[in-house]
Formats: sequence, structure tokens, C-alpha cells
Amino acid sequence: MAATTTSRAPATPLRNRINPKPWRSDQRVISNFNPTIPRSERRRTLAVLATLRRDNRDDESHNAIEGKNKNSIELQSLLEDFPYELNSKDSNSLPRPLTSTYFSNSVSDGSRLRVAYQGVHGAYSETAAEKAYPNCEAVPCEQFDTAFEAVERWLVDRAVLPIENSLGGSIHRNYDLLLRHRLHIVGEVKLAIRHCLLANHGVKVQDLKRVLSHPQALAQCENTLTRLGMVREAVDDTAGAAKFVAFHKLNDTGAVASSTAARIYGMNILAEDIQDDSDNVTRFLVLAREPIIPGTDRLFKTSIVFSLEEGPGMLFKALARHARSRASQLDTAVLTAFVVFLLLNQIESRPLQKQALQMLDDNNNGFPKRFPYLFYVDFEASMADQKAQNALGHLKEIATFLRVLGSYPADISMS
Ligand SMILES: O=C(O)C(=O)Cc1ccccc1
Repeated sequence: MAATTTSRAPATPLRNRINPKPWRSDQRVISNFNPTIPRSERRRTLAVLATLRRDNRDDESHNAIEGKNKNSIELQSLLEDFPYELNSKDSNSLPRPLTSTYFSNSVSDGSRLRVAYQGVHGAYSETAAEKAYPNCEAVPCEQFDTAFEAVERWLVDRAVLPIENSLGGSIHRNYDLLLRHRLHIVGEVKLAIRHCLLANHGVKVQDLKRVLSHPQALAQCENTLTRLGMVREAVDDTAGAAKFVAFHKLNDTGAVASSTAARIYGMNILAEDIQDDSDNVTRFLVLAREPIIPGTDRLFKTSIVFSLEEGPGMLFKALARHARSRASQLDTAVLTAFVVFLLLNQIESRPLQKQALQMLDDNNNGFPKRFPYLFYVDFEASMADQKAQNALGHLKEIATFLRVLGSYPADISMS
């Protein structure tokens, strides 16, 4: 999170100070607090949810691999028929049908794909949603977890959420939500972020005492904002900041947001490209209810999360022990190390946080499980690749918990 200076800022979050009604006119925002889903749509959702619950009773949690210890039978059997296991002889062991409709703009009935994003019209996440699915219906959500829930409840078909930024680092909240929810990563989108300093017409830089924006945006513009001596106030999203300043006709407050947000809310651009580094790229994940069939026809990435009982050093020790004791399998042990340590694009370890590391067990029976150390790893390989499957098989032997979050085409547009 950005270090946010709040000396002049009121303690209440921006959200609470906005009268929500004026903003309602342009687009419906999915909110945790005030559901705006029409009754007919809610009825349809309830019907779908009822069917879903029925299906889920027959349907094993398909891409979770976990167990209390590495010898657990449950853990063993789950790995054997998880959705990326392509060698299964028994087609009945495969989970629900996988969809390959990623990056298709419509759903099966031909209607436009509905894609949830966090923020309001003009947020970078909306642009990312439109990059992933041109012509989609982008659906604004107040919070990240609202977007997750919107997909889970069939209100939308996908969610596009930021996960990391080349300057600001990881968006931890979304890592935690990935674990708590059961959505699958079906794609990634990289977006070049170019921040502008916005103000109402007639307002000069010297008039500005404070600036509002998303914490990541404030962090990415740290140098510029420090140089200008501005008090920073964190709000839910960049476009929401612009909207707030415009609606309240503030003359002493600016917003860090995109030029698109400036156009939408009729604001003046006082300065362009104010981020600390011109090479400012945010990576967004595309989430869906079902995984896609991983291919080998293009560059794929696989994202996993795993836990180790005894801490980070355990991974290295276990791999070394494994290589010594099973010389014939040295190649696969080395491969595991290779995949995990060398091919990985991103490793994220989450601190011990009771709340963050708790989630319901796979049967959703209400008992939270805790994991002492969690690692999120992305590596450039498809789960259709036998080597990746072998590597994860070995990782499973030393992990107390392992889940494949998704195997999906890499966005190579920014490489
Ligand atoms: O606030 C937004 O517009 C977002 O979509 C989140 C964000 C903030 C800063 C950089 C990239 C994404």
C-alpha cells in the first residue's frame, strides 16, 4: 500500500461522503451495500444458483489439491484427476466440461460478455476489461470482492482485476481473494499506465492542496506529488477520484487518473505522464467460473499457490533431499526446482495473517484452514505440458496445500 499522507484529509472514506445517486445515472455499479440488480435478474440468478448448488454436490472441487499432510489420500487422489491432468485414461474422472471460449466476446446465447471490474467508468481496470474482451459490457463494481462475487453468482461472465504493477508492486488484496474464492484465471492483460494530474477547469497547479487517487496510482507518482508538495488521499479508484473532484467542483483538490477519465468527467489535464517511470505497466488477471483448456500452440502461463508447513527454506531442503534419495528421478526434481525458481515470473509470499490465510475447506463445511506460509508462483509453461505436470506432482509431495489457479495464454503485447 502506498504511504498516504492524510493530515488534511477527513477520516471517512471518500465512498461514504459521496451522495451515490448522482452517479447512478450513467451506469449501474455492483455494490456490496446496495444491490442494484433488478428483481427479474435476481430471480434468474437464484434459479441458476440452485442448479449450481445441485451440480456442485456431485462435482468434486476440481482444481484444488490439498490435504492435512503430504501423505493424505485425499491429496493424492485430487491430483490424479484435477482438470489439467490430460493423461487420465478415464474420461469420467474429468471434472465439469472445460470451456475454451476465452477471449470470445459473447456467451453461448450470443449476448455480449459481461465483464466486472473494480472502480467506476473510466478506471484503468475498465480499459483492461475492454482490452481482454473488445465490445464486452464492462460492469463496474465498488470493491474487488464484489467483482469476485459477481462472477460466482452468474451476474457477470468474467472479472478483470489488477494483480501487480511494475512500479507499485503486488496488489495483495487480490492475491488473498484468489485464494478465498474459487474462480479460475483464464487470461492476463498488461496495460501501460499513463497517469495525468487532473483538476477542474480554471484551477491551476498552485491552487491544489491535495490530490485524490487509488493507492497504487499515488505510489506510482510519488516523486511528482512530493515535488508538488501535495497531500495525498487514497480512494477506491482513479476514475472515482476524478468523478468526485468534478462533481463537487473542488478548486483545491486534484485527481490522479487517466486522460480517458478527464474526458468522461470534463476535467482539465494539468500534467501528463506524471508516473515516476515511463515504463509503468499493470498486469490484470481475467477470472472465470471455469478453467480453460490449456494449449501448447502459444505461450502459456500457469499460476499456482502452495503452502509449506515449515517456512520458505523447507522448499529448498525438500527438493535437495528428494534429489538425493531418488537418484533416478533427479531430472524431475531438478525440473521442479527449475520451474519454481528459474522459470517463474513472479513469486509472492504472503505474511502470516490470520484473516488472510483462512479459507473454508474444499467441502465448504465451514471449517477454516490455516496455512503458515503461502507462496504464489507464476511460471511460463502450460499445464498441457507433461513436464509442468511432473513438476507440480513433485511440488505436491512437499507442499501441504497446492492449488492451480489457472493455466492461460500469456499477454505478450508488452514484452
Ligand atoms: O483505479 C483504477 O483506475 C484501477 O483500475 C486500479 C489501478 C490503479 C492504478 C494503476 C492501475 C490500476
